[in-house]
Amino acid sequence: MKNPTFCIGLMSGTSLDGLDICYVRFDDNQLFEILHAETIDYSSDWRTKLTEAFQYSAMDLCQLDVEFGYFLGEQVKEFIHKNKIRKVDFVASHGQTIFHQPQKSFTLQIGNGLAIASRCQQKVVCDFRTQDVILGGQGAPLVPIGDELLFSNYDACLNLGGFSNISMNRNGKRIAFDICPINIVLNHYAKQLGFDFDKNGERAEQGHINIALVEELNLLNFYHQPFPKSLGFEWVMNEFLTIVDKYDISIEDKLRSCVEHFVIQIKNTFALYDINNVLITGGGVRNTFFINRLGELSTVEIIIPTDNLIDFKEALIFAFLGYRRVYNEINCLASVTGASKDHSSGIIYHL
Ligand SMILES: Nc1ncnc2c1ncn2[C@@H]1O[C@H](COP(=O)(O)OP(=O)(O)OP(=O)(O)O)[C@@H](O)[C@H]1O
Ligand SMILES: CC(=O)N[C@H]1[C@@H]2OC[C@@H](O2)[C@@H](O)[C@@H]1O[C@H](C)C(=O)O
Repeated sequence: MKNPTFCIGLMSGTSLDGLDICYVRFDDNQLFEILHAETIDYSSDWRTKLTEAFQYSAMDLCQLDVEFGYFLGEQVKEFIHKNKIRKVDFVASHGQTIFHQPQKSFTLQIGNGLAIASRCQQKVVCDFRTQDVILGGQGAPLVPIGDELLFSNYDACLNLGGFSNISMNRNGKRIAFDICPINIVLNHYAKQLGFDFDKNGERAEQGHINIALVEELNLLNFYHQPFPKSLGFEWVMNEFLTIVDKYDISIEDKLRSCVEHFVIQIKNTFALYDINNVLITGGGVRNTFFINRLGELSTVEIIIPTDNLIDFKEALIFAFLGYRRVYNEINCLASVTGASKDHSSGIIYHL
């Protein structure tokens, strides 16, 4: 067994609501404890920059990569100070995904590793996805190795973040894939009503289901493809929202129809894989209308963990990916991403 390892995991998800930071101790490959955790809300300035970065010039994007790295490093430094943390073996940072086109062998998470290291004076592990897409994989999802090793007592783990993704062990092998978008779409329409997100699903609840829209969404090609498969922002913009916006219905009806469509996709996935119980995490767990609707349409036992795990499971698992990278152990599973082999991914920076 390795000595206890103390690390800080950073996750900045697609919903862009904030930066999740967690300080965690790993005693070995199964045992962990989250010691401190916090979400740092993005200022509207950061949110705008990160949202618009995909249309920046190459030069502006290079600058933002470093600027965001400095920001992340500062947040780590403050977090260490505030929590009086004495021992940090390394920081593992996911960064912010700006482009993700595995079919063209590239993916980009900004938040420069050296810039982080320079501000917090710690060893940094980042860029976990590039090696996987170069090895022919989808570069996502990467969390399933954590599900396999840290949460093996559930039939499946479902994350309700910007996108929903599921992972499960099938015949001794971990498989995982994105099911459908969730909050990236719900937030988009909530914004048209003047909110950052549809709190507890209240606005969706006021809407009516447009059956034609739900059926058209259910026909999207992605849902009929086999795994491995993953979704990106570009797909949502070019394919998903284009369909929804063809319908001349209220925003509430769009929200309600999207919720129905997402719940149907998740329910179908549970049925297809004979899942009896599922651990659900991610901000979407707080959308009570969504969770209740899922409970109505599916018979699967839904397990909702403690607040720390709902909100910080991904940051915890990126810390775990860093942990395995530092010890040169496999942290990307070919059975999940479709890469040509299992591998240990992530670039390590020291200053
Ligand atoms: N009370 C609530 N009611 C409805 N939705 C909520 C509530 N609280 C959080 N959310 C949703 O959860 C989102 C944040 O979820 P999370 O932090 O899991 O996303 P993420 O990490 O950006 O996603 P990803 O896993 O795709 O990277 C918010 O943007 C919002 O849409
Ligand atoms: C390219 C990218 O950033 N993908 C994210 C995104 O957000 C959710 C889903 O799409 C998942 O595939 C992935 O993140 C999680 C944390 C993962 O890699 O497991």
